[in-house]
Amino acid sequence: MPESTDTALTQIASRTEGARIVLDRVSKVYPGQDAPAVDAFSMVAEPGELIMFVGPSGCGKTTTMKMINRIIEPTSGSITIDGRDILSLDPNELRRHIGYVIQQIGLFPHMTIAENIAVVPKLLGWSKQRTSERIDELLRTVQLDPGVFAERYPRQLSGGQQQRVGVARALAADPPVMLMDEPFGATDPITREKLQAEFLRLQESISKTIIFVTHDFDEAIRLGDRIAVLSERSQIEQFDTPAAILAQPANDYVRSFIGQGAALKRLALIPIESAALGPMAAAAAGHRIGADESLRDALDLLIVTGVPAVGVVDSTGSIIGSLTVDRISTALGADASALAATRADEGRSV
Ligand SMILES: Nc1ncnc2c1ncn2[C@@H]1O[C@H](COP(=O)(O)OP(=O)(O)OP(=O)(O)O)[C@@H](O)[C@H]1O
Repeated sequence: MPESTDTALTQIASRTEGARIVLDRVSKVYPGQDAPAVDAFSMVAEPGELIMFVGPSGCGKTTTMKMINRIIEPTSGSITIDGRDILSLDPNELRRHIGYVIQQIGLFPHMTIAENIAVVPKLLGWSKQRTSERIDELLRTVQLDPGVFAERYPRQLSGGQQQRVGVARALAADPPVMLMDEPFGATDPITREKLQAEFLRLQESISKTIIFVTHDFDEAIRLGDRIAVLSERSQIEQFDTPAAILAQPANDYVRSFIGQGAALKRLALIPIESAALGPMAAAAAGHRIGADESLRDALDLLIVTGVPAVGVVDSTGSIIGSLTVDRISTALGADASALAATRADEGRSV
């Protein structure tokens, strides 16, 4: 028996930590087109996962993502969020429970920042006090001082600040699912890195299920729990963790996406503390790096300083060992073997 929109939405909305999204053979044929833009796309996103869709322009990333909040209606297939069939719900209502961040930001120019963030809470009938407390909390979460920014208009903010407001607005009603369409694409490289780092920290505390579209593979590696590498008509060429894709690309298509420097990219994903450190005495005086930084950072430091070994320090600043290029190389090899062993185990258990 079909469930009422209200009941299903209440259940989806009551779960503010990530929900499970299942797409099953979802296709989209645009009117007047013979070939589908998305052809039988199937995927499961687990609660709290940050999934990156990466692929070339026109491969269908955005179409696939927009079918989840029904900005685009699927031609066939099924989509569920925590088991609820979203295609049977009222699309406008559904969208209020799914955060959405786009590259063009889409802030309303004649509304203040506070009013922009309040759009969905207002539609949901929140009280003035609850809404205003939420605005303050969210602005602080995205590192904007409410006293300074709440009453400003979008044009009085930099691009990076506007993008932060875009994220705050999408989080306003604490939705379990967020869709992000190249959200940092229009910002300069330095602002972009900063926004990515902030966003990762934020996701650690909010644990939403996020579908994030990008054509930047490095962004996918940096942010994603898992990456779906897509080709024409949203065909999945590989769907796996960044480390697994870098270590074992499924085919030449995926390899071409990774581009040059797969080993360097992998180093950026491995924390120094997972390497076997050398003796403390070997560390050159004055050259120190934190154990929670990546092997890539350690390699950079070795190359820039030209010293044979850098000292590794713990969170209290005490030296706990040293790191050389050889040790970094060994750690990279060990990481690949561990990954291969895990995959073999998974293969056996399937
Ligand atoms: N409204 C539409 N009508 C007809 N065809 C469309 C429409 N929107 C998109 N398409 C086509 O569907 C295909 C997939 O488009 P989509 O925007 O999903 O790709 P994308 O991977 O997100 O690309 P980009 O990275 O350039 O945004 C493209 O070939 C595009 O031309």
